[in-house]
Amino acid sequence: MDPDVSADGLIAELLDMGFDFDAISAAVGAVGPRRAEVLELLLGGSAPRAGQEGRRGGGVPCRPAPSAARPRPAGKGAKLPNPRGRLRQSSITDHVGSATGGRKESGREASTSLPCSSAPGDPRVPVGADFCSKLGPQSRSLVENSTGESDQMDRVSAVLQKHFGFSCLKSFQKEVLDAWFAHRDCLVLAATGSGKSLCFQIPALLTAKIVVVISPLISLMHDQCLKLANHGISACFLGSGQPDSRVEGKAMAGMYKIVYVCPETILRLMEPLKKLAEKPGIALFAIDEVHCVSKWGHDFRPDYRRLSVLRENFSSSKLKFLKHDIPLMALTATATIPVREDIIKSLKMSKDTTIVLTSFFRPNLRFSVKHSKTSVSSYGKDFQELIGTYNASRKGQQIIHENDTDSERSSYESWNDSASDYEDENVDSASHGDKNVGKTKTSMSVVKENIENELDLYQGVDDFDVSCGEFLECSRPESSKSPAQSNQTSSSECGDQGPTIVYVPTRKETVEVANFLCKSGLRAAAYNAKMPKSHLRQVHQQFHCNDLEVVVATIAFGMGIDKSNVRRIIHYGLPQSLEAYYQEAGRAGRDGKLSDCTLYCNFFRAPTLLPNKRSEEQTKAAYRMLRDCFHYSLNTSTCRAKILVKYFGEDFGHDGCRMCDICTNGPPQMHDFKEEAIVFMNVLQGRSGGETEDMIYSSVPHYSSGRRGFGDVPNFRMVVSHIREKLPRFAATDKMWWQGLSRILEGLRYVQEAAETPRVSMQYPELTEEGLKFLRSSQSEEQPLYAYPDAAMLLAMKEPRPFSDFSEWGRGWADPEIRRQRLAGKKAGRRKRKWRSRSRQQQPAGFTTAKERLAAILAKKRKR
Ligand SMILES: Nc1ncnc2c1ncn2[C@@H]1O[C@H](COP(=O)(O)OP(=O)(O)OP(=O)(O)O)[C@@H](O)[C@H]1O
Ligand SMILES: [Mg+2]
Repeated sequence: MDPDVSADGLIAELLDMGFDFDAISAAVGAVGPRRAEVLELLLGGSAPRAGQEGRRGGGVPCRPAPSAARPRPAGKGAKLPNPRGRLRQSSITDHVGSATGGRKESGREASTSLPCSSAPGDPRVPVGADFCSKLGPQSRSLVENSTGESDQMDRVSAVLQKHFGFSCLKSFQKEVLDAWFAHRDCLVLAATGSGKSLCFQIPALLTAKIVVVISPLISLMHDQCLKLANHGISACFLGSGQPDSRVEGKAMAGMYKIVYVCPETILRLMEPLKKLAEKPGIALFAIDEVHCVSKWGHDFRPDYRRLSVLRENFSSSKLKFLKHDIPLMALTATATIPVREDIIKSLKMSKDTTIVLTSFFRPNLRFSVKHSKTSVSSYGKDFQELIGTYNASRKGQQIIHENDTDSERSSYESWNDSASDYEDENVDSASHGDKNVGKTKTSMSVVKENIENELDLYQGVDDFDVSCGEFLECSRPESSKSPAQSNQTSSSECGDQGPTIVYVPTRKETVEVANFLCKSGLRAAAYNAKMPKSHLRQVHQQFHCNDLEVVVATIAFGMGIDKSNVRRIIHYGLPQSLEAYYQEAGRAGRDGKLSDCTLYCNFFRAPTLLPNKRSEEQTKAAYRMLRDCFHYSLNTSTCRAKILVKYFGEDFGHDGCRMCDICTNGPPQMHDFKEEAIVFMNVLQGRSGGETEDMIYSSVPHYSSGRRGFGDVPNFRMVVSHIREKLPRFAATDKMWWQGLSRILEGLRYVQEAAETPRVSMQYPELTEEGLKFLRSSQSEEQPLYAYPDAAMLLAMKEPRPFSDFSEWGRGWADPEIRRQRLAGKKAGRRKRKWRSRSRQQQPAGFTTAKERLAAILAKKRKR
């Protein structure tokens, strides 16, 4: 059990994990400031009972799925683990291990053999190809010395078959290995799940030298080491998460074929690495997830930028015993063209760097976007389909069970007896879930206050603790199985459905959504960087063992996670960039089977950046990325996959993917926006936009109040209010509709944003020269202006919303009587607010902020 901690420290920590304040205070009140017990209560169960600790915690690396706990009977009944045909409903409690971690063992994720024909020999030509030419004449050429080439490839094939069970390399993998054979630096840009890891793992098996891999996350390094051990390759990782201090010494003595290091640690290891480079030698430095190098990427990590030390220190000019510079191999699935340039420059990669660029297109991913408020009130509607999918697959299992043989049934029955403890917990967890869902509304203020703390960064899970960081070859490597056999190990508790990852923006939502799903009968778990490490470890393990149906996570979960059968990635809220979105979505369907990537977002609310420290330049870039992402969600006419790959500089060609919501539903009807466009642009030009010819061209008074009035560049809100006020037929139009029109006009280059740091939606629209030309020509020409309305415009037309306070308030302002009444109302409102705040001061029980409530609980406890 954890040592007791101070109550306020504990409450703050639990708020950070995303739990509801009321639930925390009730739990602390019930069991006192004891971390483990409070957590136990919060996560849905009662305090641990004797004998449960071992089952839950560290000693058991992956809580066996009911079916995994006993041998599976053969035949179709093998799908059904429970004699009553009812799968045990998981609560979040199930995923919390004891604080003392045990040795983490293999999740034994099956390796999947993708057909070699799926190698990206795609006819689509990367737009960024010209970038390669900047890097020197040798770029993209294969090894010139072809004498030893077939020899080398024979050796590669032997190693590939022996250790990984694959019959051939993908074409891009071959190109990368060719570059390595030629001692050349290489930048690898290949889709998620395409098999980049193999590019740096194979060299370790072809020479007696060591491969050093720089990777951003302990969990990712751990995952890869585990797999390598299963393939009969020794590996270890070094960094803050390494629990065994001897591993570093052994690694620097060359005892592991592959050494994973986090970027912070490699800077410290320069001298030992130089010795390693002399004997036994370093075959290459691989920098995985290399987009982290770039400030313009979606996941900048400052320590990655310092990796230029690798080129500076491990060149043949610096180390005389080297015949060639030690090659750098940089790999990523999500780098736009500017990011690629930044990577080459920042890492000081050679002028002759080979760029291996494959198609980013993932043909088995089905993208779609849905409008949702993404709040507690919409969970029921939005997750109905997901819940139905898993419940339906269980019903199927139940039917199979009813036909089971007696012998199968008896083994299930005995399992059920031993599982009765779990069922008790479920009752608790379900009722707890209920409570939480009901209470969420009251705690929204806490969410907002803690938004800064809610932000999960990749760095946040860097201390993902593991009990062992050394991975020696397994006596029976995975390779002894054929890929097909390996696949069978992933036959799952999730039925045929495969697991789902739901990404939410805040830690609090991980708990809320997971609670909701558990309550609805799914085996779901929350995952965010602030949760106990034992819990994170267990979620990882259960996810890999197919023991969980849904993981509800922040971005902290999953970079580079290679699990073949993830069937659905749901983004519940807009990601911060399309790079992040594509990388997260890319965790689906790595087995090549059809998988869904659904994004739920609120079309009516323009997203803002999550708080983070950024320079002004980075803020601009971050807004640009967020804007691209928002526009992706609002798109109604272009294939989603096309937008995504184009974002990474790839020309998709004319056809769409034929699978996404746009390709299947088709675009909406085009609309002639000429009239509205003229009205909008006339107002920008300082004209009234009135109903008659006369009014249209009469000048309007220039607003001079505020920094940006009509005298300068108009504020978007003012433009819309002005149109509504002057033109009765537009009186009911929504601001989001006009924002949609401004996006169309911006696309045509008729208007542009005047603000220095453009936000997601247009704030200060101004006319361009093109726009002026259009306005002038529109008087004489009959040319229509056809365009597709975007998703926000369609929604605004379908669900007209009442005026916002602002426009309501602004209308009729010119009338002195209306003005007098409104000002009086405003004064009354001010008086009311003053009274409320005074009464709050007088009544300490009416706490509104988390801080106030926390202070009150502590004061009450102290009194006791
Ligand atoms: N030549 C091959 N033939 C068949 N399968 C392969 C081959 N190379 C790799 N794979 C499989 O592809 C899967 C994905 O590999 P990997 O994890 O290296 O992807 P990745 O490109 O690094 O993805 P991410 O960008 O998400 O990290 C693995 O399960 C691996 O076994
Ligand atoms: Mg990878």
